[in-house]
Amino acid sequence: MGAMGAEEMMDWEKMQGVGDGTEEKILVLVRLRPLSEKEIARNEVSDWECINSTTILYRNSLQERSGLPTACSFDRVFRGDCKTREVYEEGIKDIALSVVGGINSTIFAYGQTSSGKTYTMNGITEYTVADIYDYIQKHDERAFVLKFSAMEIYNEVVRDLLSSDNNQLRLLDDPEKGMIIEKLTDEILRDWDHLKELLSICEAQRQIGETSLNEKSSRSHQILRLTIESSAREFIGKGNSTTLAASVNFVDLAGSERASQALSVGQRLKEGCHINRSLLTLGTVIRKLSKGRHGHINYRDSKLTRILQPALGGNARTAIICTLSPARSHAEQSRNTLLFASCAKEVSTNAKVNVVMSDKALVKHLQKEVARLESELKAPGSTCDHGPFLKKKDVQIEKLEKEIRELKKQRDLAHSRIDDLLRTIENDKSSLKVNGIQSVNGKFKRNGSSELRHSQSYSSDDESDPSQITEEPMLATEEDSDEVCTDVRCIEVDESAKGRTCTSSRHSLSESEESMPLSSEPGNSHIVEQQLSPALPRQFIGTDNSYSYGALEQNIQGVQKTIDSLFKPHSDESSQGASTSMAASGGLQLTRSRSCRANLITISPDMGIDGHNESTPPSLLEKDFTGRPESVFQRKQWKLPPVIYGAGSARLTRNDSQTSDYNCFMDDTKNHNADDGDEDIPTLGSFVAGLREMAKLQYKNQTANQVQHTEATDEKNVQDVALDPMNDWPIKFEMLQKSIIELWQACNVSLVHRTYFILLIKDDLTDSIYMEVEHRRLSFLKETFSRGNFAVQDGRTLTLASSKKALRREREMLSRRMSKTFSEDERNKIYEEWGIDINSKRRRLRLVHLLWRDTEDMDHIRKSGAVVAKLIGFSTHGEAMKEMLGLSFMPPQRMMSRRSLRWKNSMAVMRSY
Ligand SMILES: Nc1ncnc2c1ncn2[C@@H]1O[C@H](COP(=O)(O)OP(=O)(O)OP(=O)(O)O)[C@@H](O)[C@H]1O
Repeated sequence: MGAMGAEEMMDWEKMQGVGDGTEEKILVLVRLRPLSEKEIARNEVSDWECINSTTILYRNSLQERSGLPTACSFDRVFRGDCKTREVYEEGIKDIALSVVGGINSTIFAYGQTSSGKTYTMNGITEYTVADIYDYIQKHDERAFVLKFSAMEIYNEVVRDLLSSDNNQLRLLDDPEKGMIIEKLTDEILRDWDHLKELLSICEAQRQIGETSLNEKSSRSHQILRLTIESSAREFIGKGNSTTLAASVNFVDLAGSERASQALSVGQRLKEGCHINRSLLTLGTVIRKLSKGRHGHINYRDSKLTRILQPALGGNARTAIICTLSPARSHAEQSRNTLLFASCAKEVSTNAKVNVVMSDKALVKHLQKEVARLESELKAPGSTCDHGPFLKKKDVQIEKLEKEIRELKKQRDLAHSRIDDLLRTIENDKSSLKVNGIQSVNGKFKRNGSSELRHSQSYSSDDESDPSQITEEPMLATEEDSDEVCTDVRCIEVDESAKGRTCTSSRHSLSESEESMPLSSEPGNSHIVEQQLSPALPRQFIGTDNSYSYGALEQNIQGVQKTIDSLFKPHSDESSQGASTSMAASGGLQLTRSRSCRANLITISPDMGIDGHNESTPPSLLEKDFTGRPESVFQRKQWKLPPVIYGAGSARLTRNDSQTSDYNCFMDDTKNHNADDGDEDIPTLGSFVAGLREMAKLQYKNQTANQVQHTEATDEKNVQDVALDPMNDWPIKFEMLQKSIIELWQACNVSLVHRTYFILLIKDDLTDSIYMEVEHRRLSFLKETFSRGNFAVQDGRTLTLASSKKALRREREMLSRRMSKTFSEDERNKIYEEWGIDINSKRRRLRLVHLLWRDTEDMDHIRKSGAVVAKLIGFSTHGEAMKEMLGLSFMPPQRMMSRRSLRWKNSMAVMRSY
């Protein structure tokens, strides 16, 4: 079907001016019936009055007082004494007869049982059919074909009223015709008498039952459908005729009353439920449509609405006759009917003239259409369909834009790192000299032994200045007892502390600890840290020791070039080229280069060597990194190696082969743990296990990288030999050592862990692997914290705040061990050595807060380590310890070791306590 051609437009349509696709409201009529004999017998009174042709009034004084509306207006209202003919002529006829002009139409009767629906629809159907035949008679220039079908929906089952079998009809969705009713009889009408005959069959077939209100109540929804097809006789047989085809539906709905009101029981009650389901859906559809066609309209919720969908807001002209009983006893149902009518009159439909073309006419029409399209294609600026091409381009553009965003982020990060590095170099040239390191042509060289500073300095940004502890109000007068350590949560007023009342020293300590910035103050170690940051290219942190600023700058320029090239119009190929060239240049960590990622990943014990280039700790900037193979990244949760400890840290069991190894170095740790309940003391076993695991992975990765590297170029190999790590290791070790100490402090790493590390890992070349992985791990952790992110470690979430809290708890735990670990003389000696008045309050707490504070003073670090080692009952027994613990990691090419005297001497200091 399609739009009707001008030549086919019929007189009727020209006169009515409808069917042009414009919206038209549903016509809503209200018809009152007279009081029935039964109602009169019951002395029922009529409360309804049609005060004019469009307004119906409810005249019950009681109802008026209830505030309910009493007057309603519709397209037309009919009094009880009006004839059906009048209803038909003054409203329905126009719509019903649209069918002869190729426009679908539907006439509904809606109302409660016994209100006169069937009475009205019988008359309407008869008058319409009569007029149609009359029309046909008057228009013999056209050939008409009339078809009739009838169905009922009973208990949500569709039945064919013209078929003797009782089969249920299926509703099917046809891609061309829309919804069709399968196997519905479509009888071609011979004449008017034939139709009358069929109507009587329908009446006989329809489900009729008796209710308390209607002896012959229609229990089903009945739809009679008359389809009219017409063609101009002059074109018939010439192959180019067009046909108008449309249907008119006469719908006699079942009663809209509630089942209870019809005093229904048993079968009637079941019918009522189904009837109401269809009517409920009809009401919902009408209500939704009355508010505009927004959102989903639930036509499919009932057979009735599905079949009548075109009549409800679709391609049809629609009229609804709402029938009312005037009796006071039916007032509520009558009001419900009027409510439905009020909604219905807001619903619009969109009727069109339906034209069916013959095959020949269709071919002719299509040929015309092809010619039109061809001329459009040939014409300059043609509007041919570039859809697929444009879509592909859109995808490409989106991909490139995403890449540009990513590269911009990386560029900015690289710029900021360069700026930091330059600033640091500028600010700290003098410091470098003090520490025996100077920068020569962009490379850092060690210049003799560094001088160790003994002075304890506390930056205002550092952890709490322990000196402040003496100024805190004190509660206890004795040396910090366990109680005192517990009571630090609330310290009473000290008279000397003016203006201070009860406060929490825990809070004070916490505050001061938390004031420590993550970004290090400019200093020597900062240079090291910047150089060794995992965010820098591999050559800055890798084993080749090439700390070249120029190389970094080159990389930045490479990235910039790539970005610039991306901003130019380019094809997919150029984009790929840009990515490739960037990777080839060595890449920054946050680029698509995998080499840097490989370095980082090896520090994770959770990932096999195979995964070394698949994932990187998900930093803020990288989490949307498109170049990362998503499967592995999504599959594996990034975890830090288990080298920062807490309550959840793993302990080796007696079954573990390592147990006996490390227990021999723990003097009284177990006892301490049992006595004090210090479950937070990290075990040496888990420390060793984590370190070994990381080292293994790191070594495998380094080996893999070296193999690749060796195969790359011979020339490069020569250069690598010149930069033999054995030659550069002492310099690198010192830088790493200082940086690690800084990072421990910045990341609030456990003091026990620091102590284990500093006692076990020395400047032996065989330890370089541990130094490197520890440095990378800490750099990543610091970066993670500085971005406000968290890391996952041993299944626990680690944040800056949680690490501070853990460190504070550890210090408190260590303070509680003072009395048990050291004799009074030993304690006094330590207090003196650490500059703490032996009579001062909370001296134990003050001591532990001094430990590991001064990151620049190696003597302080060693002494701190010694105190902590004693407190946790850890003592070393000679150089063979590492071998016994299985920590000796000796890559074949590094068998020859070089040792630093300073680092080795630390052992002697530690044994002094
Ligand atoms: N306008 C009217 N004038 C005279 N009698 C009427 C009128 N409307 C209905 N009646 C009579 O009222 C009775 C009930 O009418 P009808 O069967 O049409 O109601 P209904 O709404 O179809 O009921 P149901 O839903 O139970 O089928 C019938 O006897 C019918 O002849």
